[in-house]
Amino acid sequence: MTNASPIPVVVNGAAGKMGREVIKAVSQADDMTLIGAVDHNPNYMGQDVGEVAGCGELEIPILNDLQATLVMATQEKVQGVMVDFTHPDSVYENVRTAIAYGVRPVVGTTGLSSDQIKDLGEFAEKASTGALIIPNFSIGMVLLQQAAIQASHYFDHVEIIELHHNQKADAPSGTAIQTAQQLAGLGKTYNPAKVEETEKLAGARGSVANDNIRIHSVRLPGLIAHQEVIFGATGQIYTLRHDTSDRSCYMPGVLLAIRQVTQLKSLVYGLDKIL
Ligand SMILES: NC(=O)C1=CN([C@@H]2O[C@H](COP(=O)(O)OP(=O)(O)OC[C@H]3O[C@@H](n4cnc5c(N)ncnc54)[C@H](OP(=O)(O)O)[C@@H]3O)[C@@H](O)[C@H]2O)C=CC1
Ligand SMILES: O=C(O)C1=N[C@H](C(=O)O)C[C@H](O)C1
Repeated sequence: MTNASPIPVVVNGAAGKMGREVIKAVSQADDMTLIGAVDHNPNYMGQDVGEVAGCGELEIPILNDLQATLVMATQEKVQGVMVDFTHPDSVYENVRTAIAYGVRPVVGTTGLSSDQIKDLGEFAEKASTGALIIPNFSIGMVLLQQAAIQASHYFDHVEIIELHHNQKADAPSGTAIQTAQQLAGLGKTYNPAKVEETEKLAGARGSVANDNIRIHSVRLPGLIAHQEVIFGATGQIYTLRHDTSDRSCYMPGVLLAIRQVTQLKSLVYGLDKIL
């Protein structure tokens, strides 16, 4: 039993699919206190966030004012955390704003470019503020990626297929980009061409990420989040696959990140770095 003050948490994107899960998880965590919920969807403005998330009244209205909510966080005894599950178009500004207010960001929103991540890292460093950018909060994906890194030492041919629901704004997924980055840097170019290829339809062979790793993106209703990493060599195929069937699978990772970011003084990228 600890006497430490609970971590004040603001959830941005609180009315969304992930935001609702975070509201439930944070409101049930003994060492955290939900102090604010932000979302720009006008349908939920002013509604109690617990009612919207389906976990009962929490007496916290959903507001469309991130800065005012961050100001509330600065008035708490201990430094607050902002969890962001919003949209690729707004996440960069949200994170900069949180850091400017001294509130530590835990970022699940994907779609940040490498330059944006670098810039946020420098901003967090200057402010001596911890920040976490986590493209995938599920332990299963970390394990898949570790197995893929292991396999990359032995296979020269690999392609990634990511499959998501059709409300996803960004492609390829943040997880697929991260996975390609993890497999790169071994000093080899994957998938050396065996023939001269012609794409009869643009995009047929997917997008090309680090070290010539191809990523293919599927978007369909009925899917949640899935990824395959397929290694090939003469006479064999090695397939790694992760399937998400419920967004609650991300919550142990989100809660861990909220706890860990309070111990950081700079930006860290990836769940694997804090396990
Ligand atoms: N890291 C991880 O493990 C995971 C990451 N994600 C990522 O999280 C992000 C959100 O996903 P998901 O919850 O499915 O998306 P949703 O669209 O369901 O939820 C996003 C919510 O944020 C709101 N929103 C959008 N922009 C802003 C803004 N600038 N300020 C405040 N609220 C805003 C949206 O409102 P409106 O609908 O009106 O636009 C919506 O209510 C995506 O980038 C997704 O890829 C998802 C799952 C796991
Ligand atoms: O949009 C989603 O749903 C997901 N987004 C993340 C990504 O882009 O990798 C994580 C997970 O795949 C679910």
